[in-house]
Amino acid sequence: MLGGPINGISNFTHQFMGFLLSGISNSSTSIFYRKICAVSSSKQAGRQGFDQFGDLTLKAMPEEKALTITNGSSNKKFPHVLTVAGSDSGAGAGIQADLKACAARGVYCSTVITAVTAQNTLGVQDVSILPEDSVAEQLKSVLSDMRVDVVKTGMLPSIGMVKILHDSLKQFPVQALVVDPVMVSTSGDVLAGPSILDTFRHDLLPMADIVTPNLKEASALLGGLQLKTVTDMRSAAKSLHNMGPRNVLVKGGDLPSSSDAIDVFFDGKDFYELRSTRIQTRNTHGTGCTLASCIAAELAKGSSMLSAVKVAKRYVETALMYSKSITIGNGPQGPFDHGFKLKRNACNSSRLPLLDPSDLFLYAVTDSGMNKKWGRSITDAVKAAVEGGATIVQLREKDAETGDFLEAAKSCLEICRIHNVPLLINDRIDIAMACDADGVHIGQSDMPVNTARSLLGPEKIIGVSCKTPEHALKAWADGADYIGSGGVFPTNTKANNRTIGLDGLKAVCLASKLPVVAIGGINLSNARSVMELGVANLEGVAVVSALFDRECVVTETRKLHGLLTETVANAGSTDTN
Ligand SMILES: Cc1ncc(COP(=O)(O)OP(=O)(O)O)c(N)n1
Ligand SMILES: Cc1nc(C(=O)O)sc1CCOP(=O)(O)O
Ligand SMILES: [Mg+2]
Repeated sequence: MLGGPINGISNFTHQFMGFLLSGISNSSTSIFYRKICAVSSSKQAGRQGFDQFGDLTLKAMPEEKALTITNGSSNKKFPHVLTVAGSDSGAGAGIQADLKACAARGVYCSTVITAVTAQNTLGVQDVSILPEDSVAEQLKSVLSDMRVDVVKTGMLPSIGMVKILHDSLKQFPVQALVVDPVMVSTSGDVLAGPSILDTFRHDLLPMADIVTPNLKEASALLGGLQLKTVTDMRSAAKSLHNMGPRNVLVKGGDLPSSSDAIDVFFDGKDFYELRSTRIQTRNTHGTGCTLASCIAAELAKGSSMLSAVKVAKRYVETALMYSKSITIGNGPQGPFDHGFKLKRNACNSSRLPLLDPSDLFLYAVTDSGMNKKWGRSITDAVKAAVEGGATIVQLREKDAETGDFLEAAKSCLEICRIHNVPLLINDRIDIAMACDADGVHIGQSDMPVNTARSLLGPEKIIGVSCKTPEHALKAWADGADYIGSGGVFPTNTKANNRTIGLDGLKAVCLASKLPVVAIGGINLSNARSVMELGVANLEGVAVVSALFDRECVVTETRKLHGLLTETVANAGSTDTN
């Protein structure tokens, strides 16, 4: 049983709260993107006692207009998440985790407190559930005035509270609802009785855009169904989706015999297996709340659902990695540091540059010597490559002065942003940080991936060069996003480069859980042989001289793009036949 004795509340409530609190690290959160219907008549709003806020007209208006009016004189939008959850005195989970996660992601967070708990790393010592009227008043105060973008729910300890939340959201529409279906303890106890499960199913899930249960919560919602494999998680996600949420994230943190943490995301059409490294640490208290809040925060910033989930997973993984050795409290499950080294990255809400593997299709890598030889600036070279169809660009300016490199990077970034092409910086993490590039490419003897990640934060792309299967496994474990593998063929561009050949490339791909781009001596005459290697995670080719040691960069890029497209199309038609 979780926690110690709790004064003044029933045993059932004790169990429920113990689960809510101690089990929170594995609990999930749900996101809700669907617009909730506005109250259609001012009469109805008045009946429910909100007329003193003077927003009766507002509720009958289209939402965009309603938001403008609600926001009063300010027209600068600041993303805002409202969390409806319990307070954790130890501040690892609950309201406190939600506040810290939102702050770390650069989003304002308001709070509706459903319960006040006394707890620490040893367990739960006391729980006081707030009166339902108080929860209703808090909801009314915030939602009627503060222009909330996303509501995220955590501990909802009574049927009445779920119903109050349901009614409040109908009255005060928000962009998205993230529901954390906190229902089952880490020890497996079903702590919410059948009646609250029913309320979750019937009142909350149909409103949610995403529900993110852990295995035990998913099982409880599905009437005790056993979930032991990724296949089970997929069918659970589908069944939960049938209950109404637009998206489902089933978290597999408790899945036995898996070295990675595998979550299954289902959007009603496609399944995605989202993997992250399992971090060995006691400091996991609050990961469920944090993941949910982080998803809510990214949604509030305007992210798509899948991107929000990916960023949230990466954020939690990175936070755990950097907090794995901290010691707070003497108990078995400690909190982690939400702040770690992300602060400088938190407010970058403009782009979520998580790598789409297809970005690696035609990867242009610049070379200052070649640009000088042909009398072009770095910016002109990049512009031409992007216009010719390069899908990602790396500035590899080995000879550039720092100041010049930074200025060039800034103007290349402008070009790449216009075309929605990621721009990475070779070796120089400082330049990448200074110009807010989308990421870096680093080699085996450059800065370690872990260190680069701590400097760049979870949103940036990190590519790493790998010549062997061992390199490939390490790249994954260290948290890289993709692998550059070569030299596939001999090259004059990189001195003393070891050629690994097509066989070496294939071995790296087969050992890799990451997408791979081939590099080294690739040009129009041999690119086909690379793309025909027949390994699923080989996404494209990276080239320097075939584009930049040529008179017309646009033309060469177009030709190579055409050849790659044709090769992939032919491979596709061969597969089908
Ligand atoms: C896509 C890609 N793959 C490999 C490399 C090589 O990086 P590294 O090993 O660090 O060597 P340098 O490029 O720094 O000389 C790359 N740049 N890009
Ligand atoms: C930068 C680089 N890295 C390599 C590796 O094997 O990791 S080969 C290489 C140079 C690639 O240039 P080109 O396309 O002109 O051969
Ligand atoms: Mg390097």
